[in-house]
Amino acid sequence: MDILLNVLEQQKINEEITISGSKSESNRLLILQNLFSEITIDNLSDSDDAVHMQHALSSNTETIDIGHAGTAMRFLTSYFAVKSGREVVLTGSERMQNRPIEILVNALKDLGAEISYEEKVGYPPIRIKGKKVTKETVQINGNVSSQYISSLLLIAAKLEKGLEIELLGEITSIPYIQMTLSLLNQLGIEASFVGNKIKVLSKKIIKKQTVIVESDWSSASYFYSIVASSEIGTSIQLSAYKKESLQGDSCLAEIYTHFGVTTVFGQNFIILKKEQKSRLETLEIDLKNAPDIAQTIAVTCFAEGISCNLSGLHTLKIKETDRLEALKDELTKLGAVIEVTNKSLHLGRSFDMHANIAIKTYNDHRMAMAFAPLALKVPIKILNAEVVTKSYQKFWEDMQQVGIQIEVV
Ligand SMILES: O=C(O)C1=C[C@@H](OP(=O)(O)O)[C@@H](O)[C@H](O)C1
Ligand SMILES: C=C(OP(=O)(O)O)C(=O)O
Repeated sequence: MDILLNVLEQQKINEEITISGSKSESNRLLILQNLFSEITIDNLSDSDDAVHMQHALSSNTETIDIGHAGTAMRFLTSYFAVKSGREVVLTGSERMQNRPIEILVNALKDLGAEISYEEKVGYPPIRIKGKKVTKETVQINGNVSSQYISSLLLIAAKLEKGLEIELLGEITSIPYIQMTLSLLNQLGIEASFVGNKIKVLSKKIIKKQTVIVESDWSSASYFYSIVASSEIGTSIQLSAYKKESLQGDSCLAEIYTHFGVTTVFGQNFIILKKEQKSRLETLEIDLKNAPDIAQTIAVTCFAEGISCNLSGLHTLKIKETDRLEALKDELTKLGAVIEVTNKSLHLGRSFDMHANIAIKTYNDHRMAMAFAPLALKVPIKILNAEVVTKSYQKFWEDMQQVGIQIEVV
């Protein structure tokens, strides 16, 4: 489905939106719930990725296809590796079959797991013969994806002696590792992260409890972008959010102050408000702790005529698409002057934007969602707009609610 986005008349927006639960918290809790039946989950994500995770966990078939869901692929690898007596082939979309998994597979094999590659070495599909693993220490490279580490941490408490992980190299996406550890702590599982060592103690049974998933902060980023490009006085209320978030992308509240957007924390909601015009000429920021909001920030900078130097982006090359190349190609079509390296993006100041450009989305939900706010400036076409459901089912509905007109073309 291709769509044309337009805003007929810029008006001061004043809307309330409820966003579904965090897909990262949800996919962790779904694994944990299967290991500890004492857990009840509230405000679970309705994203495709969480649906894939639920299907995988309840499936009895040998082959399990998790589509584009990176967390499902990585977290289920450890989950099935220690599920004695079960043999599965974990596979995914064509892109998933080109997203690396060898670092995690090697760590699991070091612990005693039995995993082999069905096609290309280092990539899904993988065959996993579930068995009891007995080792309790492992080393793993921390600079490619934090999901490998979270994956090991999620099963750690169910191992006979718990698990001690030594992280090698520079650690990327640290807040996602901390999210995993915080959830374990919240459940009553003892875990510590000191220097480059993480330790999780074994735990057989936990207290019966309900865990409430906070709404998704990465999804909130698109509203930050909309408010940044709106008239002074515009405000959008988003639920259900809290100040003490487990999600690293809550750094948005701080980052968007540079675009004149303030965040007020209420009881279970936030209000984003455009307070003033941005006086910033160049935004310099390292996003190694928040890679999923890089596309949103680059597009907001372009919309606002602000140049930016974004660093810490090495993981973007192995996400749903090569996000650095995709940003370069699509922003260039709109008139941007942009350069990318393997880990950074440099956008020049530009005050002109081409109208009616068709933005390719490369099977990447965040390409579609990050470019949508540009409709506040010029009519823009989004190709294969349905990709958004990977993380955000009612994205286009919510865009309409904040005044963006949508026409299927
Ligand atoms: O653990 C998680 O829930 C995630 C970790 C991050 O991946 P990397 O650690 O691969 O950067 C992030 O990009 C992804 O959307 C979700
Ligand atoms: C990178 C992402 O997801 P995953 O790696 O879980 O597919 C994302 O949602 O931006």
